[in-house]
Amino acid sequence: MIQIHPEAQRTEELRQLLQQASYAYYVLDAPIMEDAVYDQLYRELQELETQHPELVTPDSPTQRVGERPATHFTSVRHNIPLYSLENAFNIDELQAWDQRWRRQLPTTDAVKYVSELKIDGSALALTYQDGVLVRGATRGDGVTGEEITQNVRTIRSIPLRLNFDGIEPIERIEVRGEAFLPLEVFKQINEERQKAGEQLFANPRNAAAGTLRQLDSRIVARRRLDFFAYTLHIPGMDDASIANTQWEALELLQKMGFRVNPNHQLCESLAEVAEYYKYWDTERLNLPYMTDGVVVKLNAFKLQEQLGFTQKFPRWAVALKYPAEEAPT
Ligand SMILES: NC(=O)c1cnc(N)c2cc(Br)sc12
Repeated sequence: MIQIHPEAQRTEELRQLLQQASYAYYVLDAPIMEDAVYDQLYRELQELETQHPELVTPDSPTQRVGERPATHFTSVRHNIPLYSLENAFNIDELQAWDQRWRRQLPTTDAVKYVSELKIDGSALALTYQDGVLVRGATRGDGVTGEEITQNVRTIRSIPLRLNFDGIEPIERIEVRGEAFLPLEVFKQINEERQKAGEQLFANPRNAAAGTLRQLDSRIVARRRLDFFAYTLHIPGMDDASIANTQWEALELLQKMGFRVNPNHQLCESLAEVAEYYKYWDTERLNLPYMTDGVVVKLNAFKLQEQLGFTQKFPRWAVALKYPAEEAPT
């Protein structure tokens, strides 16, 4: 007779409830329960886990914030290097990019582009094993970054466990995205630093990068970083194994529980990309986070694979930048 711990059922039920509530609040921005109810259920789970430590699981909502500060960060190699993007500073340079890849790969097929807002934050590489977050790392030089898993776990919009409902479970997944500080949080942090006589962060990007490199994850947890996922890879398999296009990949990321920037757009032509770029040049100033451009990608993974990379950049994407602007004070 297998002894089922009587509280095991209740802790699992609480974990599910709290994870659903956290996902709804931080990823969908659509709360499903009152904060007071969340806090009460969280306390009940904490008490059960304190009484029965053997019932604690790594994906429990109580395990997001570590108790002990790290002494240092270890260097880790990215299984799949994080690429950086070639810049284009206006529509002419966007067209030049388009001509370049078409010279490389002449095609008469209709080509679709995905336009995504370029988030002005700090890139993160997340690794999930059997659906559980096992590593979070900074971009570093693209090949080697710093292991900051404990800090990444405090970002509430990053799932500790992926949702495979309706999806063929995938054993190992690498997800890339941008950690960022919402403008309101950036201003609050600088006000606190001003009061404490500490040096202010120059802009939200530096504030996000500086926060991610805090040794004490309790400080990171208080700073309310957020995260938009934008790429997923399956180590050892080509990306087309689980999605055929960037558009499908973004949908898959959302299904698995990630926050994906809602303003991505499928463009049937470069003219549509130019329209998107023009629209968001002004509209982005109403967003609660900093952006510094538009990332334009060829939608079809088959095209991406055929084009590959130069020494430094993917040939199938470009960062269409906006003129630099001062960070908000
Ligand atoms: N949506 C995207 O692909 C995206 C958004 N924001 C960024 N800062 C970056 C950087 C790279 Br490299 S891709 C990308």
